[in-house]
Amino acid sequence: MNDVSAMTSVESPVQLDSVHKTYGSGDSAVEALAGVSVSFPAGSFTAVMGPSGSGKSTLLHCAAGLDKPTSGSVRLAGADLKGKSETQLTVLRRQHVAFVFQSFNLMPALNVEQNVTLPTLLAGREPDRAWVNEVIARVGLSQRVKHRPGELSGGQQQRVAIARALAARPAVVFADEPTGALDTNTALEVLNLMRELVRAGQTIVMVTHDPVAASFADNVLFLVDGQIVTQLASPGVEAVASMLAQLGAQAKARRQR
Ligand SMILES: Nc1ncnc2c1ncn2[C@@H]1O[C@H](COP(=O)(O)OP(=O)(O)OP(=O)(O)O)[C@@H](O)[C@H]1O
Repeated sequence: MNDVSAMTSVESPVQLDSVHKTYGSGDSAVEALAGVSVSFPAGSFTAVMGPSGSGKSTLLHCAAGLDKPTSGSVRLAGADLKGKSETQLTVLRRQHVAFVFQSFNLMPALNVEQNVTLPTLLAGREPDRAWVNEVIARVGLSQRVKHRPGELSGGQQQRVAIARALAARPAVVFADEPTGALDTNTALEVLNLMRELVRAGQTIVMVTHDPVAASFADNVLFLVDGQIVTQLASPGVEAVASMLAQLGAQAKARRQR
């Protein structure tokens, strides 16, 4: 049995089974997730799309152990999150999860190297300097280690955020609109970098509204009203855009009924 769960954690660092999440109660209750079952295989790049309010952020937060499902189960790196205390969840997140946000969330007074090592130091561990140099090299910033965020372009700042995410060797990187604040060319650069990292074995789950960004993923999940209504494997930009349009039209028709 132990072997099976160990294997599962390697093959699929994040698994959600029948996850429901309801915010509030009574008349004001909102069902943000209405029975989501999905696993994100190791070394895969998944995009999560859907209309505003469809539950994308809630899915990310539940999958990362930042928010607790109302029912259903989440396994992160083989560990069932059910019944875990806040302290235990924090430890699991530190070990296995990293985030990249639209706003890069870097510390302006710290240089690239210091930003990348900060989470490890805050977790009370000594950074692995060779690995830190390696991730900074992977994001193409070896010549900029002593620069502060204010001295870097938007794309370079997002690459620092990605290096910071990789520094702790996370089982999974959750990215919430990572290219939302970037111009088209810089966004493509960052997406190509993410693709390269996946090729090297990293698991990435990315929320995006952008069909171009989603087209870099191996699999695109479409959420509507808290449920995964369809998926597309390795889709082109046109296929993603047309699925979004179709789901938007269906939602509009439902509202008009
Ligand atoms: N903390 C909260 N308290 C109450 N309701 C919430 C909370 N967080 C989210 N919701 C509601 O849950 C539903 C899903 O929200 P969520 O933020 O997950 O959607 P989303 O698809 O990420 O939206 P967007 O694309 O606009 O960011 C929405 O109706 C939202 O208003």
